[in-house]
Amino acid sequence: SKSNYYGYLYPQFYDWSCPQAKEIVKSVVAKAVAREARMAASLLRLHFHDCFVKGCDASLLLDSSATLISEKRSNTNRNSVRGFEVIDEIKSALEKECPQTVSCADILALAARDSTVLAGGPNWEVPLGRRDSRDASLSGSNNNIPAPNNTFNTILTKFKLKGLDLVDLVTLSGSHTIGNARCTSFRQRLYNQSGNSLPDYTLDQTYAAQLRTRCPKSGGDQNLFVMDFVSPTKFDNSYFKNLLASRGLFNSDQVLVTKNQATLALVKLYAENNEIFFEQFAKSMVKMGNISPLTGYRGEIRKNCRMMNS
Ligand code: HEM
Ligand SMILES: [Ca+2]
Repeated sequence: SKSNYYGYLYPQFYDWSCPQAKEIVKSVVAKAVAREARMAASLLRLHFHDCFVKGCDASLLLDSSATLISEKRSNTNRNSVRGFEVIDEIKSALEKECPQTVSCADILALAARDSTVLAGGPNWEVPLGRRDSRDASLSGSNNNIPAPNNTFNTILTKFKLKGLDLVDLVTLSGSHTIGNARCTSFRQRLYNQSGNSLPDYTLDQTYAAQLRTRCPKSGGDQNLFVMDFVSPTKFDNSYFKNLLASRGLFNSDQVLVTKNQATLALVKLYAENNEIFFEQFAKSMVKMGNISPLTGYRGEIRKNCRMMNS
C-alpha cells in the first residue's frame, strides 16, 4: 500500500511501491552537488528546518498561497535556506517513475543522507514512510528553530522540545563542518556581543579580525563565509577542532565549549575521534528524522512539493 499503515517509519517502505526511489534521489543529489559543492550543506539543512517545525512533514517546502504563509518567509529561513529547485528536480523524476508514491518529506530525509555521504560523511539507512502536511507554521519556524545568537540554554531547550538531547545537539551541530553563513548571522560577535560595543572574547581575536574584513559593522549582510575554514566542503570533525581553538563561527557553536562541561567533553571526544562522531551523527540524524512524522492516512503524498494537492 502507498499509505504508511503501520504508523512507524522503516527503510524498506518503498521497496515494493517504488524500488528505484532511493537511486533516483541519490542520482539527482549527486548531479546537484557536482554542479555546486555547497548544495550538500543546503540540502542537509532543509531536513533540519523541516523536522523542527511540526515534525518531518515537508511543511517547509510549501510556497505561500491564498490560504497559507510559507515557512520560507520566517526569520531563520528568509534569504537563507536554499536547494528547493533540487527538491523539485528529484520530485519530478520520481513522479515520472512512481506517480504520487514518494513523499516530499521522505525526499528531504534521503537527500540529507545522500548529501552527507557525498561530502565525505557517514552513511545510514533512512527510515521512510513519512507523509506530507497540508499546512505550514510560520510561527513554529520563527520560534522552534534555534537562532545563531541564542544562549546555550535556549538552544538546548529547543532541542529538548523536539525530543532531542544534549548529545544530539553537539553531534548535529557538527553539520556546520560544511556550508556557508551570511555575515548577518554572526556580526554581533564581531562588534557588540553584549550591548557594550565589545566583541565576543570567546572568539579567537585573529580569526575575528579576518572575519571583520568582509563583515563590516553595517552593510554586507549577505556576504558569505565558510563555516569550517579548514575544510569547508568536506564532512569531517574539523568543526570540533575549530571550536576548541575558539574558532566557531556562531555563538551557538562556541557555547558548546564555553557553557557546559558535558558538551565540552563531547566536543573533545569528537575532535579526537572522527569515527565516534560519524557513528553518533548517523544515530542522531535518524532520531531527528523521526520527529512526529505524519503516517497512516494522515497528510498526503504531494504531487508537487511546493503546494498541497487540491
Ligand atoms: C544547534 C543549533 C543551530 C543553529 C543556531 C544553527 C544556525 C545556522 C545558521 C545561522 C546558519 C547560516 C545561515 C545563514 O547565514 O544564511 C546555518 C547553516 C547551516 N546549518 Fe545550522 N544551526 C543549528 C543546527 C544545525 C543542525 C542540527 C543542522 C543539520 C542537522 C544544521 C545544518 C546546517 C548546514 C548544513 C548549514 C549550511 C547551509 C548552506 O550552506 O546552505 N544546523 N545554521
Ligand atoms: Ca515540518
